[in-house]
Amino acid sequence: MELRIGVVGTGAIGEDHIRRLTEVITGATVVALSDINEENARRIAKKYNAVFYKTGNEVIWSPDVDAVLIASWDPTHAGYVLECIKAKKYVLCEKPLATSAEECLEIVNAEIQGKKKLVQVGFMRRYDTGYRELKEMLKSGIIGEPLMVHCCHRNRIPGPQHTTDMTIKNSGIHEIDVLRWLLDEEYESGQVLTVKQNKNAESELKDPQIMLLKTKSGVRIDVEVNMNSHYGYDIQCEIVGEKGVIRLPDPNTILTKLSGRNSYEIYADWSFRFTRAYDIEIQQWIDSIKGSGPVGPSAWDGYVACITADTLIKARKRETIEPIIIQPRPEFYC
Ligand SMILES: NC(=O)c1ccc[n+]([C@@H]2O[C@H](COP(=O)([O-])OP(=O)(O)OC[C@H]3O[C@@H](n4cnc5c(N)ncnc54)[C@H](O)[C@@H]3O)[C@@H](O)[C@H]2O)c1
Ligand SMILES: O[C@H]1[C@H](O)[C@@H](O)[C@H](O)[C@@H](O)[C@H]1O
Repeated sequence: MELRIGVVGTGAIGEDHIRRLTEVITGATVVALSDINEENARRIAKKYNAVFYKTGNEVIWSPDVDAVLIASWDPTHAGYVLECIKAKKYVLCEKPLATSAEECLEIVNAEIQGKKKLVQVGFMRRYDTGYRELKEMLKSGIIGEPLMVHCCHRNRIPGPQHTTDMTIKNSGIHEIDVLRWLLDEEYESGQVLTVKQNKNAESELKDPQIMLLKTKSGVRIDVEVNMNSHYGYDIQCEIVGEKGVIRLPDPNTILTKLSGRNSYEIYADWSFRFTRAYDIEIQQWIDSIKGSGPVGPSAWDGYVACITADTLIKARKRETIEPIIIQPRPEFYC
C-alpha cells in the first residue's frame, strides 16, 4: 500500500524531501502540498503531480492524505503539528518541534490526550552512519566512559532571516539532540560564550557562539556553532574517553591530486552532507507508520531539545551558567 503524504512548506528542504519521497523512498507518494509562496509551490506540485492547497491545514485535513511532513519556517511548526494531532494523522516535523518549550509541552500533552504517538521530529543526525558508529563504539566500552566532547557546527553562510537566537535554536539544536542521544543521558547545566565578532557576520548577529553543556554524570561538552565559516559546511564531533578518543568521520569525498596538491571537497551545505541520513530517516518513518507507529525522535525529544536551547539562550543573555530543568518524563514516552 502506498502511503499518501501531504507536505507543508516547499522551500529548500521541503522540495528536497518531496524529491526524496518520489525518487528514493519506497511505499509513499506525495499527493498534496502547500506553501505561502504559492508560485513556487504550484511549480513543485506540477513537477511531482501533487495537488496544491491554499493552506497547510487543508493539506492536513484532506481525506486524501494519510500522513504529513512539515518543512515550513520554524514558528509555524507547533500550530501545524497540533492540527495533525487533532486530525489524528502521523506527522514528521522538521526541527525544531516548536520555537518554545511551552509550545512543545502543548504538543506533548495533546499527543498524550489523544493516546497515540503521532509525532516524529526531524533530528536526522541520529540516522547518519558516522554518528551511529560513534554510538556503537561508545556502547562497546572501547574508550571507557566518555569524559569530554568537542564539536563544531560550521555553516558556510547563514540563511537570510538568521538571528543570534537561531544559532542555538535552529542550528545548535542538532548537537543538543544528537549528543544526549549519543551519551544516553540528560544535561544538567549550560552556558554560551560569544567570541570576537566575525567581521563577515551581519552586525546584528553574534557569530560564532560556543555552547557549553554539562551532563548529569559530569561529561563536559563544547560546541562551536559558526554561521560564517565561508569555506564550507563542516560538522565535527570528538569524544574523549577514559582510554581513548573517537571522532566522527568526514564524509567520503574523492581525493584529487592536482596542481601539486592533494585535496578533498568540503560540502557547501547540509543537503549534501546529510543526504543519506535524510534518506534513511524518511524511509524508516514511512515503514514505521505502516507498522506499529513512529520509533524516531519523539515529541518528548523535541521538548527536551527546545528547553535546553531556551535555557542556553537565557544563559547567553544573562552571561551565566543556567541549570537545565526538564519536566519529569511522562510514562507515555518511556
Ligand atoms: N533537518 C535538517 O537538517 C534541516 C535542514 C534544513 C531545514 N530544516 C528545517 O526545515 C524548515 C524549512 O527550512 P528551509 O531551509 O527549507 O527553509 P526555506 O525558507 O527554504 O523554506 C521554508 C518554506 O516555508 C514556507 N512557509 C513559511 N510559512 C509558511 C506557512 N505558514 N505555511 C506553509 N508554508 C510556509 C516558506 O514560504 C518557505 O517556502 C525549517 O524549520 C528548518 O529548521 C531542517
Ligand atoms: O545550521 C543548519 C543545520 O546545520 C542544518 O542541518 C539545518 O538544520 C539548517 O536549518 C540549519 O540552519
